[in-house]
Amino acid sequence: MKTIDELLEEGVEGKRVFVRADLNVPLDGTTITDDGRIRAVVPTVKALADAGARVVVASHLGRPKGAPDPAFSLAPAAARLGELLGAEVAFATDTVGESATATVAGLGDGQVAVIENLRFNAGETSKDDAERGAFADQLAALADLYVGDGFGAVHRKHASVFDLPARLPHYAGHLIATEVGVLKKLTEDVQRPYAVVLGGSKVSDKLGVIDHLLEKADRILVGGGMVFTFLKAQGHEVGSSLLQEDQIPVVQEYLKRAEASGVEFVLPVDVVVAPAFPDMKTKAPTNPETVAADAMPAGQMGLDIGPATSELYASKLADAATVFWNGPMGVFEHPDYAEGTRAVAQALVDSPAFTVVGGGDSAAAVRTLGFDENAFGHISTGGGASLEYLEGKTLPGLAALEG
Ligand SMILES: Nc1ncnc2c1ncn2[C@@H]1O[C@H](COP(=O)(O)OP(=O)(O)O)[C@@H](O)[C@H]1O
Ligand SMILES: O=C(OP(=O)(O)O)[C@H](O)COP(=O)(O)O
Repeated sequence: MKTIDELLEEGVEGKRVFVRADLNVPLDGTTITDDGRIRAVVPTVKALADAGARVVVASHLGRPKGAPDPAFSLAPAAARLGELLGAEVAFATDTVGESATATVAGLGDGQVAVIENLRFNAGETSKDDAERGAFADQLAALADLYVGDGFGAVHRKHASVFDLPARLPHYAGHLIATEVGVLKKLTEDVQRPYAVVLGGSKVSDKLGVIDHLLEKADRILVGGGMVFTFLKAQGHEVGSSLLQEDQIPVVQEYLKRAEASGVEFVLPVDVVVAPAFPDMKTKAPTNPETVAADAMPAGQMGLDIGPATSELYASKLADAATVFWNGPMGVFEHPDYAEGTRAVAQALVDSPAFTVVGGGDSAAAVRTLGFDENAFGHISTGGGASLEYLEGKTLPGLAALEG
């Protein structure tokens, strides 16, 4: 893999450099609630701009449906990038249309532009190679060189991640180099006991990783939206909680394998429930209730792990030598459902283990709950990406940079 250092040595003055970043930050309306992913790409963007490149930064944000949707605009992220760089950052209101073409043409040496959310174009995420390729051709027209630095998206076979680098001379940015360096250690030389904590809401994406973790980890602790497929698989009521019904047989097989292989598989003993998902706009107080995990009332929704589970998980992390954590334990963005996530973060801080926190929301959670980033071994910008890396899978965005 050629790195940005080699590119800088070759010289980039006057060159248009496309930087595929992951600026998929959490937003409250148009307010960025955690800018970690933007800060993470600043070293790459700054190095290129300082060397006289004309930098075109691109990313996805959220999961819009292949068409423009103002709720997912990258404009707030572009503004924040400008603040962090201490320089003006131009913003194109489309991805490959008139605005993008004119904005890039208007860049001087050392200047930076952000183009609008790549997922406003259906070609970005298409499963059809030709459709993705056509969009990648349009993106390629905007630049002379490609730098991949969106670690959080390298597990996606998307046009800007996979197809575009095949069309331009390509290099890995500083963030990707750092992330891969740390995660590599977890695949090669992991200190035991090795505990993995899994949570979050991208359940279908992340259940599969357990298949691999059963071979690698000593303990697997489950929280967040992932819990309820397991509880249901054990025959318990889960009310209106997040559920991946089609994965129940798979999950049953995981539980059996864990038992046979001696991997400690730990599920919540209590959960915090409410009749409905909380109002995330007002964050108005709700009436949460803690119930035993095997006695959830019908019609209730599980929104956090309970206090007994927090204590249990803290004890399971206290003597680990390595901990990898992806996915919040509950809907931490609402104060009524943040305690489980806070407890796990605290347990990582208190543990002497080498701790890695991965994922956009997990990283945001530890910071917005007031933890010091330096209290963790590594905070990765990628959740799904780091999990798939640990699985040993070929990640399209890394393979494309190697090719
Ligand atoms: N029990 C739950 N029900 C619904 N959503 C949940 C639950 N627990 C956690 N979440 C949500 O999961 C989201 C983060 O999930 P995910 O994207 O998988 O994590 P990451 O970005 O760290 O990889 C958060 O927005 C949080 O509110
Ligand atoms: O937030 C992300 O991943 P993560 O939640 O696994 O950390 C990345 O920006 C990828 O987004 P996607 O899962 O919509 O492709």
